[in-house]
Amino acid sequence: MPQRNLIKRNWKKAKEKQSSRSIVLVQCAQLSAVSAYIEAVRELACELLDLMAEGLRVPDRSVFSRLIRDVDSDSLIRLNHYPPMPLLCQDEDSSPCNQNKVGFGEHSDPQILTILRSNDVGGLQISLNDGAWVPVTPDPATFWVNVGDLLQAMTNGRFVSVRHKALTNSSKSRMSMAYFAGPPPNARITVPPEIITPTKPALYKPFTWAEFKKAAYAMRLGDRRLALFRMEGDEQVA
Ligand SMILES: O=C(O)CCC(=O)C(=O)O
Ligand SMILES: [Fe+2]
Repeated sequence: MPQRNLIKRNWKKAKEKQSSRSIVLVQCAQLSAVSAYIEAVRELACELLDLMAEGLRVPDRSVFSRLIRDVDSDSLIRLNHYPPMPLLCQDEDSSPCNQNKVGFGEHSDPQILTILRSNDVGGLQISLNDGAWVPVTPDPATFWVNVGDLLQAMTNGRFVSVRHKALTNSSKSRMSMAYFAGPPPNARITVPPEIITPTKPALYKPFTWAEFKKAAYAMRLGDRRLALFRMEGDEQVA
């Protein structure tokens, strides 16, 4: 069977099996279309990370991207499918019923960087500092990039891991595909020395990705995991 049809068939099967939120972990390195996509988005993630290092005036501009290029990099791709869901009424008296159901609850991505694409159906929202939720305009021709928890730690809070969620649409299916760029499990997550200054002392204790993942799995989706690794006495950044 041609590979494209195989992907379509697997996708259809997965859709049939799933209900309100569908997640398929693609573990098919042998599918060249998927491999080529992963390679391309990894390259994009690396380029962005190099630019970020440069922007932070870190002389070793591959300090972050090196972790993703590593053969043991713990990166993954996830396909999300949000079938259409009727609008929700908040309570019996409220009319009209105009609340979209949550398809993927509020969270931050734990890895370094996320490269996300979706179809033309909206649903992704990001949270601003004041707690307001801002919808992201869907555009199948562009990538959306999330800073993950690890990049926040590695930049000592200069880049902030964005809290986001995805709502379902009342009449259309939303699909998204996220590439999560992660380091090898044993990689030590530390801050380049140039970023630490007397006025901006280290916010987080060093940890490995394996330690962080273990802690994350023991918590709920929306919990602020970085808080566990914060230096004693520092309350400024989660
Ligand atoms: O579907 C979306 O737009 C967001 C998905 C997401 O946040 C995730 O997979 O971590
Ligand atoms: Fe996410």
